[in-house]
Amino acid sequence: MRFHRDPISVAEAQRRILAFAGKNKVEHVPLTESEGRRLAEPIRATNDVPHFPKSPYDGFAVRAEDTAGASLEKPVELEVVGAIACGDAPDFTVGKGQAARIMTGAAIPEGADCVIMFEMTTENEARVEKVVGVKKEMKAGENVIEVGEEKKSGDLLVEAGKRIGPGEMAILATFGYAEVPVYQLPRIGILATGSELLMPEEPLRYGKIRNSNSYMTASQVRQAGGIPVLYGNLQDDPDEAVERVLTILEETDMLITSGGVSVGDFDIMVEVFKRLDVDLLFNKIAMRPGSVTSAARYNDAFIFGLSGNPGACFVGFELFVRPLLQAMQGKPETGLKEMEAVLGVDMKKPSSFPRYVRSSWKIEDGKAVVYPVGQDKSGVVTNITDANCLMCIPPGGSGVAKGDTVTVLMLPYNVGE
Ligand SMILES: Nc1nc2c(c(=O)[nH]1)N[C@H]1C(S)=C(S)[C@@H](COP(=O)(O)OP(=O)(O)OC[C@H]3O[C@@H](n4cnc5c(N)ncnc54)[C@H](O)[C@@H]3O)O[C@H]1N2
Ligand code: MOO
Ligand SMILES: [Mg+2]
Repeated sequence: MRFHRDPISVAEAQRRILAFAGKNKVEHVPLTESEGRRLAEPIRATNDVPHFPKSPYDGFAVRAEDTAGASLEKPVELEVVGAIACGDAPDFTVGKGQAARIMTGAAIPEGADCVIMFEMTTENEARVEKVVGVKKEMKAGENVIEVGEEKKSGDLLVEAGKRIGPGEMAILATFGYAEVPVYQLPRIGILATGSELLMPEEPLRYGKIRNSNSYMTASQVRQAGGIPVLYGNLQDDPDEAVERVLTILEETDMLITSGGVSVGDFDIMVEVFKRLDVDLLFNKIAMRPGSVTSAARYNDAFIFGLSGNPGACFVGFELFVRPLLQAMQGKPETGLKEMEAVLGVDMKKPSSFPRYVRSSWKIEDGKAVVYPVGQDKSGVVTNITDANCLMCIPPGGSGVAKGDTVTVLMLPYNVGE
């Protein structure tokens, strides 16, 4: 007996998955190892920035009132009473008629209320020792970075769930987060089913092909913030498959298989689901490619049965596994980002299911224009390399025409490098 297969929509399939998505445990990792992880807590400023008034220039810290009437022709002379380097805590006061040498980033001394750049003093002509001529009238506060001017202590800087990149690294270091609270990375077991499969290092034999899905999926997992664990290839043998699935689920948080989910004689994943008596979430989705994509819960763990066809396997991951991995790592909005683009060619193939076509968008004459990357067949493996989006073609009618506006789901691959 076969499982009954009723197609559900992509949105409903995503909803069924996310209904079980719990956030991963939190761990603290050293700052240098936090790159690419998702923050488990919002990051707030732990101090004002800056926390002392500082100079943005190399120059002299002076009192604005002392510069009244100063000009290029008639510099006002001030007595130089000290020098402040970056990192110094000045222990003297700038009094009436006085100035202090000050460097970019150094603390403004007591008494001074502005900074005049070296270029606007006689320092520019010859290095001064005891007396400097100021060539410009200054205002109080001019060229002074005030306490808290950039951020105030307690300000929210980064929301929880954000992935740590260069900007977040700079913030974490600035505010003393030597240890960073992040979500644990989910460990994802990857298993390819199919007696035809060879390892990459094996020579080709007639009728056989090399397993590409596992390596493609591992890359998708890694880029979505998971740790892929490769479990090799499995013969189309249900007894062995059940055993392997159980072992993998003991060692990982989730299993992704590819192949064997359709209606063929050797499509063993259907049998595996039956024998394990899983809680089936879905086994048929109204979409192309990947309509046979299946998902189940087994003792609080997810099993994804992605299609064997590489194009369908790729799309199945992006639409169903990615949102789950994002939710587990606290990302508030899950799924691929959408945008509108103009279709660059006719796509006249009618389909009763919505299609998610591996495509590439680029800007032409100021507009986003999208093209399929090549043959839109789910068995094609060699054009995924060119895809930076999935073009969504609604079902029915006679497809879409060049110039029509379509929704595209942006992939995080092949962009900007
Ligand atoms: N009678 C029907 N036949 C098929 C249907 C259907 O509805 N009725 N659906 C078709 C669709 S659509 C898809 S998609 C595939 C799904 O097939 P399976 O998920 O069962 O995958 P397999 O049969 O194991 O393999 C399909 C294809 O993919 C190649 N493959 C498998 N694993 C890998 C791998 N790890 N790396 C690279 N390539 C792989 C395999 O050799 C086959 O060529 O079913 C259609 N049939
Ligand atoms: O469900 Mo399939 O991926 O269209 O060949
Ligand atoms: Mg099959």
